[in-house]
Amino acid sequence: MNRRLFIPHHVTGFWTPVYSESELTTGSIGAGILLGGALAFYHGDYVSYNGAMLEVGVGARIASPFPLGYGYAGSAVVSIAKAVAEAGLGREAFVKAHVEEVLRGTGLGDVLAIYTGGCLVVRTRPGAPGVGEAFSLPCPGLIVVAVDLRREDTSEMLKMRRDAILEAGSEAVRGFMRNPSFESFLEHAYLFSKRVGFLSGGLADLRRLPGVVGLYAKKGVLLIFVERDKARDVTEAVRGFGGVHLAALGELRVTWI
Ligand SMILES: Nc1ncnc2c1ncn2[C@@H]1O[C@H](COP(=O)(O)OP(=O)(O)O)[C@@H](O)[C@H]1O
Ligand SMILES: CC(C)(COP(=O)(O)O)[C@@H](O)C(=O)O
Repeated sequence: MNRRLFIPHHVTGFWTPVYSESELTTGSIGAGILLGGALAFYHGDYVSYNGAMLEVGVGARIASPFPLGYGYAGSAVVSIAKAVAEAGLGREAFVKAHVEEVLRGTGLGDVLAIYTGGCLVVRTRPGAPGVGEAFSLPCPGLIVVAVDLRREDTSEMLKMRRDAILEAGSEAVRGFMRNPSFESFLEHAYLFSKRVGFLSGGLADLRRLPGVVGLYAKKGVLLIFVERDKARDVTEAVRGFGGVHLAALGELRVTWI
């Protein structure tokens, strides 16, 4: 295969996990932003992510600006890249990827969001593509300043912060669904990150920087939404917290390029 597959990343702002007896109906409801993305090159006989070998089997080299394990849904990107090599670019591949995510304990709603495409993706019914339901809302022309705060294991995070996620997640979903808009997403994502404990050590104060429209943190990722002309200043202000990436908000979906 000579073509490369473009796969956007996804950073949930808030979510409520929903577990059931089947992987197909297990997932999460909530909302998140697509960012990106990664490129999968199909050759060789192993899967790698930014040069690190993950497993022998499908030949897929994944190159991404974002690190694996921080909360950019890197694990969903890997599962999608592998499943498309086996099943082609269609719903079946995304169903396979969702099932792998649930079985590995590395994700719940990321594959459904990436399959849906768009900018702000809202998951209203949990599960694999075709079972779960989601829709996308447009985003304003802002820049996202993304910061790699720390690596954290997804299954560990879901276990350790379980009660807070359930409580803050259902409140955020209820509040957001009363008025689903980009602004209301930013407000509920901020409150969710504070309540779950993702926004510690002065991170919340970054909201006061000039040009900042909103921010939230998820696992080990901080996303700051900034007016275009202030993006450089905000980037300089957050350098001390970790690796920094800039991305323009826009419509994204999985495509061959
Ligand atoms: N689909 C996959 N195939 C192989 N290994 C994977 C896959 N998904 C995740 N991993 C492993 O799990 C770890 C990261 O998973 P996770 O914490 O969920 O990442 P992220 O937050 O980027 O989605 C990686 O270190 C990698 O070794
Ligand atoms: C938050 C999470 C359960 C995991 O996301 P990640 O750590 O990026 O794999 C996600 O899949 C979701 O349902 O919103």
